[in-house]
Amino acid sequence: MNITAAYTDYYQLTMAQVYFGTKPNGRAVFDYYFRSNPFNSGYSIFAGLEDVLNILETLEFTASDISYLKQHGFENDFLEYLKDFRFRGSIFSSKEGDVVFPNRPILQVEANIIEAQIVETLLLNMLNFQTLIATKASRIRRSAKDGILLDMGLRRAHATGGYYASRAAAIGGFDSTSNVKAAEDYNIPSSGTMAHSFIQSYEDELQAFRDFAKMRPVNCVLLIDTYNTLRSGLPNAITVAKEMESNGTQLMGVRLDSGDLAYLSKKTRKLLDDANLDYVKIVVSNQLDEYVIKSLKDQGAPIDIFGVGTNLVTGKPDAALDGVYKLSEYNGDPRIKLSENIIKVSLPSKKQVYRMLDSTGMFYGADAVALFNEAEVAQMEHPFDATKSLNLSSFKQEPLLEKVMEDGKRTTPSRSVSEIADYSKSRLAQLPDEYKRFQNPHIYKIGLSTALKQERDTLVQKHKF
Ligand SMILES: Nc1ncnc2c1ncn2[C@@H]1O[C@H](COP(=O)(O)OP(=O)(O)OP(=O)(O)O)[C@@H](O)[C@H]1O
Ligand SMILES: O=P(O)(O)OC[C@H]1O[C@H](OP(=O)(O)OP(=O)(O)O)[C@H](O)[C@@H]1O
Ligand SMILES: O=C(O)c1cccnc1
Repeated sequence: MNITAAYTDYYQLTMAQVYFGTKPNGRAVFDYYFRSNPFNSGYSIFAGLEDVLNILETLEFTASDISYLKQHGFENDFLEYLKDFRFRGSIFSSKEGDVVFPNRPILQVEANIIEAQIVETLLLNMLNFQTLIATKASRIRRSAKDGILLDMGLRRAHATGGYYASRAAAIGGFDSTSNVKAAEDYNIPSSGTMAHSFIQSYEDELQAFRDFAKMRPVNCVLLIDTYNTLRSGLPNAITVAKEMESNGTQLMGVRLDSGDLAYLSKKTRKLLDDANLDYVKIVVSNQLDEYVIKSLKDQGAPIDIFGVGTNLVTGKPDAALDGVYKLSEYNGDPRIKLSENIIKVSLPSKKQVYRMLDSTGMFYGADAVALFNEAEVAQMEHPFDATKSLNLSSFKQEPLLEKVMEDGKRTTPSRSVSEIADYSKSRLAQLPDEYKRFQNPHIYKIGLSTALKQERDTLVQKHKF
């Protein structure tokens, strides 16, 4: 996708023009974090970082962007600056694919304030969406256990968001995608079955199956619900599977796309097995999500492959992740944003986040946010309740934010989607099950170092009316 520096909100540019005229050399630190996990989940999966870094390395305003801005009141000296605009800042980030939690920095940008401000919208757009979808995918993966998951969502996605949704789905645990462009660009396995239109275009369902099996015998999956699943689709598929055997090929599967998927999959499995076709897999689709898949599993439905579209790529029922980007330091001084709602008061200064690991290497269930130069955190304070604190001396502390960009250039090697997906899986394995359950998951603790809490409280007093 061709993203230019104009992929931003108008107000970023009006602010940028004023910074340019008044304090062109200001240095800013911004924090990216979100306020609540989507889907009432006990965790989220951080995704979108590779795209952000790749785009930032080459981000520019095109001649056409400049000409548009010229027509919209931006002054010549500022436009001259924008012609040479590059992002030359540093980024400290959690690893893409990590298990992350609300109200702690996931990524920090340290840059000239004009640059940091202009890239805000791009960062939020990419990270909020991919984190939302990777989290949804991870929940679907949990329900499906070792079932194969196919992303079928592109047609129902919010336009080109479907491209990034397929990438995020793979990070969250999907095995393949129907989305050819995303598969090509991100090296994700692609796969697919057939549509009802293919069968409808024939007078006869059996002939449709025969032609398909003859010309596309590899990974052939026949859709069996166009007319009547048990009376027509399945018997015709069994006939073709037998014909394939005599030709030295094998039918890979049949797909159910309507009706009671538990009942139909059990009947289908029995009839396939009775015909000595125990290798033929059962694929199901039709408005699946983590709850329907869990219910099908609980009913003992013998389903091998789940095709998921709408509910995955739109992040249903949560339209967006509420990730924000807040200024925490300006020219080396801590900055805060106050709010009537104490949870929304931002955390000042450049920071590091430490994850507590127990002696077995599992996550204990607490991340401590500290000032950047604190090497470890001796005690974690509850952010709002002065009576609560936790002694951290018995834990191994893992710093979560690493430098991934300096002077606008990546400082760590790029990672493939499959590497990120493997990493995500290993991190989820370190998260105890209580945080992963769907109902009332355990709440992961986020605390502050004593020094950070003091700094925040001092600034709160300073700006209080
Ligand atoms: N045994 C089952 N247990 C739980 N949920 C199921 C079961 N079978 C199907 N579902 C889900 O119930 C919903 C059924 O939707 P709906 O009634 O619109 O399907 P349908 O009428 O069979 O299909 P269509 O309208 O496409 O012909 C879907 O989300 C489907 O995945
Ligand atoms: O239900 P979702 O989770 O969104 O999954 C994708 C759906 O998209 C397709 O239907 P569609 O009617 O678009 O095409 P078809 O004629 O190939 O069934 C497919 O058959 C699934 O039912
Ligand atoms: O391959 C499939 O079966 C498929 C792909 C996209 C949407 N619906 C189904």
